[in-house]
Parts: sequence; structure tokens; C-alpha cells
Amino acid sequence: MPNSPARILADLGFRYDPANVYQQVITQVLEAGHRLNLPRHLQLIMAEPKSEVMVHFPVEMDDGSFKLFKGYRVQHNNILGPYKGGIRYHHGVSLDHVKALSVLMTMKCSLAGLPLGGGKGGVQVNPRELSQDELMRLTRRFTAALGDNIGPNHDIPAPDVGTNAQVMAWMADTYINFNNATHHGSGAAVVTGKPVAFGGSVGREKATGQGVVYVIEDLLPEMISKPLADTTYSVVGYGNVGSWTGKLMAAHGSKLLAVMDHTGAIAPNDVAEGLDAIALADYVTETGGVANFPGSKPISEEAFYTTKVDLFVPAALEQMIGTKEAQMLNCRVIAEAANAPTTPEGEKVLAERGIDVLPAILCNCGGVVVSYFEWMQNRQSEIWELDRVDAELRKHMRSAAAKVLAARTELDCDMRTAAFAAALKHVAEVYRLRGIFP
Ligand SMILES: NC(=O)C1=CN([C@@H]2O[C@H](COP(=O)(O)OP(=O)(O)OC[C@H]3O[C@@H](n4cnc5c(N)ncnc54)[C@H](OP(=O)(O)O)[C@@H]3O)[C@@H](O)[C@H]2O)C=CC1
Ligand SMILES: O=C(O)CCC(=O)C(=O)O
Repeated sequence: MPNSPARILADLGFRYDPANVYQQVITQVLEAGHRLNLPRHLQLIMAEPKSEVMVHFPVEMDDGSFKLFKGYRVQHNNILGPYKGGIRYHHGVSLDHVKALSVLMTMKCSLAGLPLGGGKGGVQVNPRELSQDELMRLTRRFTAALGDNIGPNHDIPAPDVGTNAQVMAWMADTYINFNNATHHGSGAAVVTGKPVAFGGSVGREKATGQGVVYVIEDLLPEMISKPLADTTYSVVGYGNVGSWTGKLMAAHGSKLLAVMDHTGAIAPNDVAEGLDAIALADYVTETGGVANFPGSKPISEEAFYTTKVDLFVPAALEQMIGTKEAQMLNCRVIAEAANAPTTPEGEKVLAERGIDVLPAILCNCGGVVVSYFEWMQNRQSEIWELDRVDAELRKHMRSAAAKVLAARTELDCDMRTAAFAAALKHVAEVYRLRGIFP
């Protein structure tokens, strides 16, 4: 079949590698395109990013030595607007990871109805091994190395794994200095997720978790025939997204029965009470991980995955739910807070076991939605209040969920395919309206 994902990728010279995260993600996107009968030229455009920037830059360490770092910015597609997407600091960052995450940004922005395209970046580094000064120098050198590849009208980074509001403030400051842009002009709009005092938006820090919880509020009770107050859940990854999801689920009275991060997995001593999700967030900020949280006991990875819950929330890295984890999971629904957490093999097992998956581009698009609000505020010199941010975010999340449900009915497919199809349909329409392609 000339338009099958395998044929498109083979024509582009990909060597089949089922473990490759980019091939996994792009195959899912192309499958949705194939189902929509998307023309071959659009499938080809989606199959590779428009541009892949790779930089090497030296950074002075505190002891006076220099280290060379590798960074990426991949710009997947900008038909809908400037490239948009986070910057990751992690030792496992590779070109294929960043490419996969950039495609997901194109899909996410389209599904969320934003006038933004998709990009993603990262630096191969373990930020925990650097002092704050080293982290600042690394961020400034990376931003300088990216040069004109980023800009408020062109490509707008944001936080992701291993980066935060402080890193965004350093990026914005470096960009402003290099470009002679003023703080109150469009300079600060070069990145989002900044500290509120320096052009950030209220509500951005919690936005991704908030979006996840809005989706859960709207879709989960019907799927499991239970109110959120009686819902049990577990989470892997208790960083920004995982901990905000936990804190907001706590407000509904949902019970957190297991959490895992790099420091280990824990369960409550008193199952009837569950873990205190709010206190756990503070504890992780203070200690760096969930291990030894008061009122909890350590459990094995297997015990974590087999804990019986209504909902499982992956909020760590890609490809964490493979065949083994999918076989162990003892839940009814998965809300993907992380990007691409489920492998295709894992997904098959979940489908066989009747576990529904709420896909990442729907669940976690709240982060980029509030980033869009921040970008607009910066450009219009406005400051929104939290009620407005939350109300507008809720509208975007509801509209994105409605598009996914409609596409699922129309195409009679799973939620992930439906989400990609809804996103692609909008991208294809804009290509057609602009007269670029039929
Ligand atoms: N921040 C945002 O606005 C958005 C983030 N996302 C996605 O959400 C996910 C989480 O991002 P974010 O919360 O920002 O990142 P953080 O860096 O704040 O948190 C990541 C969490 O994942 C944990 N983790 C990492 N590797 C593993 C592992 N192998 N096993 C168990 N736990 C692990 C980390 O634990 P430890 O600290 O112990 O390493 C940490 O708790 C990512 O997929 C990201 O791309 C998506 C949309 C927006
Ligand atoms: O807020 C943004 O611009 C991007 C967030 C992001 O990287 C993501 O959604 O994966």
C-alpha cells in the first residue's frame, strides 16, 4: 500500500527499528493519517521535521575546567504558527527522542486549537550533577548556541523534564541580551513557563497537571461508573506534572495508593487513608524523591505496577509501559500525563486486557495551552488572573476532548488514533486553505 506508514517510512530511508521512539510515535501518527485518507504529500511532510538543529557548546565548570555539551532543537511543523515546545535536560536526551516529542507538539497544539506549531529541544546532561551556577552557564551557552533558531515569532521554548521556571528566566534573559530586546517588549515572549515576576503566567506551573485532572474529571467517572471521590489511583513520576496531578486529585478526595520515582516505590501504611498527595509533593521538593515518605512503606516495582487501582497515571518518561508493565497493571484506565509513555507492544496488551488509554496529546496539552496564554499576555502587555487562566484552560481541554470523542465515533477507532486523526485533520485543512497543497 503506497500510503501505509511502513511504506512512507521506507521511502524516506528509515531502517525499521521497532524500539526506536521516533518510529513508534510517527507510525502511530501516520496510521491515523492513513485512516483519514490523508494525501501522501501530507503524510510525507508529517513524517520528518522541517528542521533539526544540533549544537555543541563548551561550559565552564566550577573547578575551572570546560565540558562540551550536545543540545538539540527540532522544529517539526509550523503551518499553524510558530514552533512551540519544551526543553529537556536529561542524560538520555537523543535526537530521536527530541524528534518524537516535537511531532507530539505539532499534534498537541493542533488538537488544543492553538495557533502554534510543534518543536522540542534538549541537552544531554544530568542537571542534578551541576551546581546552580553551572546550570545557569549551561543554559546561557545553549541559548546563545541556538541563536536565531529561537524567537518570539519563530520558535518558543518552555520547561520540560529537568528544566523549570528559573531555567526559562535564564534563557529569556540571554535571548534579550543577545537581541537587544527589552523585557517589556516581545523579548520575554521568547520562552514560556517563566517565573510570574518575570513575565510568567499564573497557573502555568500547575497547568499540565490541571489539564490532566480536567480530562479525568470530564471522562473518568463515566468510564469507571464511580465519582472521583471514590476513585483510587497510582502515579509514576512525581515531578511537576505528577505532583500537580496528585495535589489536584486530592482536592476531589481521590485516593493515592502507590507512587514510584527514581528513588523507589511507596505505598501507604494505611490503605484506607491512602498517601497524602499534597504533603508528598512538598516532601519530594525538599528531599528529591518519594523514598521514606512518612506514613508510607517501600514496595517493589512489581508491587507498584500490580497495585489495584481505578486509574494509573504515568507522569515520568517515554516508553515506560512496555509489554511487561502492561501485563502487570491492575487498573481500568490510564491517563497519559507523560509524553509517549506506552509502547505499541504495551498498548496491544492493554487493549487485550480491556484497559482504556486516555492519550497524552489530550491529557497533557494543558501545559502548552497555558504557555500560549503566557505568550499572548507578554505580547499584549496583559496580566491575567488565575480564574481566567483556569476557565480558558478548561474550555480548551473540553474542546480537545470533544474532538477526540467525535473522531473516535467517526473512525470507529481507539482514543489515541482518534486524537491524532483530529489533530491531523486540522493541520490538513490549514494546508488546503492556505493553498499550499490540495
Ligand atoms: N512540564 C510540563 O509542562 C509538561 C511535561 N510533560 C511531560 O510530562 C512528563 C513529566 O514531566 P515533568 O513533570 O515536567 O518532569 P519533572 O522533571 O518535573 O519530573 C519527572 C519525574 O519523572 C521521574 N522519573 C524519571 N525517570 C524515571 C524512571 N525511569 N522511573 C521512575 N520515575 C522516573 C522523576 O523522578 P526522579 O526525580 O527521581 O528522577 C520525576 O519524578 C514528561 O513526559 C514530560 O515530557 C508534558 C507536557 C507538559
Ligand atoms: O508549554 C509548552 O510550550 C510545551 C510543553 C511541552 O513541552 C509538552 O507539552 O510536552
